[in-house]
Amino acid sequence: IVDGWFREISSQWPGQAMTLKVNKILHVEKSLYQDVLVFESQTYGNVLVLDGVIQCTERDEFSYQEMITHLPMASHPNPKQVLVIGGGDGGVVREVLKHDTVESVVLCDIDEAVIRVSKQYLPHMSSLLADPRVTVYIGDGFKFLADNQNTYDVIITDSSDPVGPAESLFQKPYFQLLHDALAPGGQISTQCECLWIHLPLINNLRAMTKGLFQVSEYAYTTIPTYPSGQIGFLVCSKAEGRNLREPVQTVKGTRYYNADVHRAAFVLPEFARSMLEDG
Ligand SMILES: NCCCN[C@H]1CC[C@H](N)CC1
Repeated sequence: IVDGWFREISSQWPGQAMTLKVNKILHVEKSLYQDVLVFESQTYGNVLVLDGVIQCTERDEFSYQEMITHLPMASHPNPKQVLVIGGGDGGVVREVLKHDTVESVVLCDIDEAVIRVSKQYLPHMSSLLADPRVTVYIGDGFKFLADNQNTYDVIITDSSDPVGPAESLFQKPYFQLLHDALAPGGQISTQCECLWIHLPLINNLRAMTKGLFQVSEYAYTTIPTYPSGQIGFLVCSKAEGRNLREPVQTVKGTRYYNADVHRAAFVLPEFARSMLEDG
């Protein structure tokens, strides 16, 4: 933090950096897995930073949490059992519980510090972790998936970037585990980075998941505090002929997501469409 500004400098997005004006530093900690920072910003509420990378801000987190959740959930006919890998801030769990088909949500995050810090500084995101339908499990998603095959209707991987603790969540073995942990007709979404920065990575993940799932598509949202203001999701289904772009569930109480935004999220700018859809 330099002259009151936090700068998100990273080798993942060379030559650019989001900066946020800092009112007050609220928490600094080195967890078992990563550096944890929380600060109160001047215009984006409280901000959670892991290893120097912005994870969420109170002002714009709803864009990402709603879209990563409702794209796979609203296009599934009857999602009852849901698993969230990562997502320790609780935002995705909050969104999952907006579906009254849901019987149980399990959250599996490797770092208890994220959950503890979110409960203290991000109450609007973490409060529903205490809901009776939610089970919180601290551990490695790999092991959890291997121990729970053929179980989940929807699995959401709400991860940080493929540098550090989340690196293995962007590789084929992980997607095989996701596939095998899904019940018939099950669907996944994963944090799948930014068209302006990570197009080769997105292309590789799309090609790899096309071989694993019946349907695999990239969709995206706009979000001011993520690099380049845009982030996407890989949405995949085990169901033959499932149309991921068509919501079959109505979701209430959202601020970014609606049925038209759902459909539009899969429409890509030409530089991305030609690479991802024409191969
Ligand atoms: N619920 C927390 C979202 C974490 N998602 C990512 C964090 C790091 C970013 N560069 C991209 C999204």
